[in-house]
Amino acid sequence: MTTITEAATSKFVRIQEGDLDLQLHYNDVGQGAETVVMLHGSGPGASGWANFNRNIEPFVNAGYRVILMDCPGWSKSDPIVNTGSRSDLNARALKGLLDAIGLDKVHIVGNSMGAHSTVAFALANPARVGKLILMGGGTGGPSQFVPMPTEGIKLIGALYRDPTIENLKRMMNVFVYDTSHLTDELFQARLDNMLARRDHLENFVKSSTANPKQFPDLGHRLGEISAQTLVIWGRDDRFVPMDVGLRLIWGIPNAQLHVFNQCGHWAQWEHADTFNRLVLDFLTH
Ligand SMILES: O=C(O)/C=C/C(=O)/C=C/C=C(\O)C(=O)O
Repeated sequence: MTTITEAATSKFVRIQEGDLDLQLHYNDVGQGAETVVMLHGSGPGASGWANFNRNIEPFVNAGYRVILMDCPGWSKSDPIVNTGSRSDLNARALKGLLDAIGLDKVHIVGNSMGAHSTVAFALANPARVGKLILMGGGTGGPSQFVPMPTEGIKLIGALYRDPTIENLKRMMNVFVYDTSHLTDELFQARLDNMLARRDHLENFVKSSTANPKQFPDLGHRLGEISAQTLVIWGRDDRFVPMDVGLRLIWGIPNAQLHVFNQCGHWAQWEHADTFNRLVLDFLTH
């Protein structure tokens, strides 16, 4: 079997969706009849490939086509300053991508910002979603238990403003439960990703200054989502607290919640094998 690489699956597309006219980067992997879109989180240096590198191959081997969209303002996608809802912006970008590459209906796995954007996409395009997997996100809005912004979100802000290896380590040490898995190689790769696009870092700071609520509270609209939804959370998530997951299963009628213990904000990476089995089983049944 040939090894799947980022370079071999890397693609660009120009999208025009309303007033949104930009070039997006995505990875297109596998050839299944059903497609799973994976949407990354909002950390500096994040990308579809960086967030989901432990998940792509198992999904492709299970027979799915996997699309990893780099959101506007991340990785190799075009830069943008966003002053409105970033969840809606990403949802519009995804619609533009799906239209451009001729995909009608997809399952979506969203991580943090990617989960907020998945909910926004499902609300705007209900006929285009199969099943939804929301991980460490799904709506902005308050936690009942944890002061907000959380310590993790504050550390992301500090890293965007001052992108040093020290600030990256501070953020990543809060990001995962078991920091012994964070290697020098991983830190370096993430730092390289961040510094390769200083325009993205500066634009994120400009956007957050203009509108600190980039991810609005969609709680009042969750009841409109009819798609079967699997919500996944880390008990030890210090970025988006676990009770946000409880709000999601309270609001979305066909939702269930799986909580990993000993898990921070990166369930798909920290518990990759179980995560992959859980999601593949959910997609099949
Ligand atoms: O502010 C929020 O609600 C969302 C925060 C995130 O999306 C953070 C995500 C971080 C990553 O996934 C990353 O890889 O850095």
